[in-house]
Amino acid sequence: MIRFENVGLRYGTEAEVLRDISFTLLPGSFHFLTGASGAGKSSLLKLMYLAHRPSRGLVTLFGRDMAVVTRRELPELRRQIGVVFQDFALLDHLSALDNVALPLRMAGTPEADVVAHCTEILRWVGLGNHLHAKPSTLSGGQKQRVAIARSVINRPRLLLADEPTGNVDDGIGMRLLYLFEELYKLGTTVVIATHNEALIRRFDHPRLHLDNGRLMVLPARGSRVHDGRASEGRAGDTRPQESRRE
Ligand SMILES: Nc1ncnc2c1ncn2[C@@H]1O[C@H](COP(=O)(O)OP(=O)(O)OP(=O)(O)O)[C@@H](O)[C@H]1O
Repeated sequence: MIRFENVGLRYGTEAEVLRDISFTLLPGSFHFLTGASGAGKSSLLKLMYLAHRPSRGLVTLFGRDMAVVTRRELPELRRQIGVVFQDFALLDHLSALDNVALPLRMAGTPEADVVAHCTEILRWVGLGNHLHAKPSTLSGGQKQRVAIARSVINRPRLLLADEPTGNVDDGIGMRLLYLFEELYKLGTTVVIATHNEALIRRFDHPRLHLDNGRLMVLPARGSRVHDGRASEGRAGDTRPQESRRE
């Protein structure tokens, strides 16, 4: 699904914020992405979304080498990815429902289905009373939930979410994680950047952990029980590693 080989990323002439990143995410896997503030989580997600090109190394997505993908091919690739970035990127002139409906309408879904699905998902994220509200009238946490609803509405092949529970209370945070979990069970590959240790403990998926620009892959706690050899990765461990859905 995604393969990084010795990837580095720098902004301008600054030192690399990501260094020698190598890993493979298999289709249908679920990973949390963790690391201190400024560790590079958003940058890594943007590389996966093809919003940034790496300064060096190889990124392969859906079996395609990103170095040779043209600008014209990007929209089609991105249509297969659901994203929740920290700025939400909602369209201000559209209602919550119409924002969520965008991916379905672009895919030509019949209008009656669009309205039914979008209403259902907005109710699930607790916004049943705000279907027709414009983003400017919503709180930060409500906008975030609209963005999340939009990211999952068309069951993307890959879901990337940056701090999706950052602005919501614990109860809503748990509901949102269940939404991602449902998608994962349907076969979507999921990567969630979060600082929320309670959610990480509750859902027990492997972690991609960033430390000082380098990545290590930590197995789910469950797999550590089954596999006594599965050890904490070391900071700076750059060997390609794979995580597989049980
Ligand atoms: N567009 C940019 N231009 C220059 N530097 C950037 C840019 N985006 C991020 N950085 C720098 O890259 C480093 C990693 O930032 P990034 O946002 O990826 O971290 P993060 O782990 O997502 O942090 P947080 O948890 O606070 O959101 C930081 O030092 C940041 O200042």
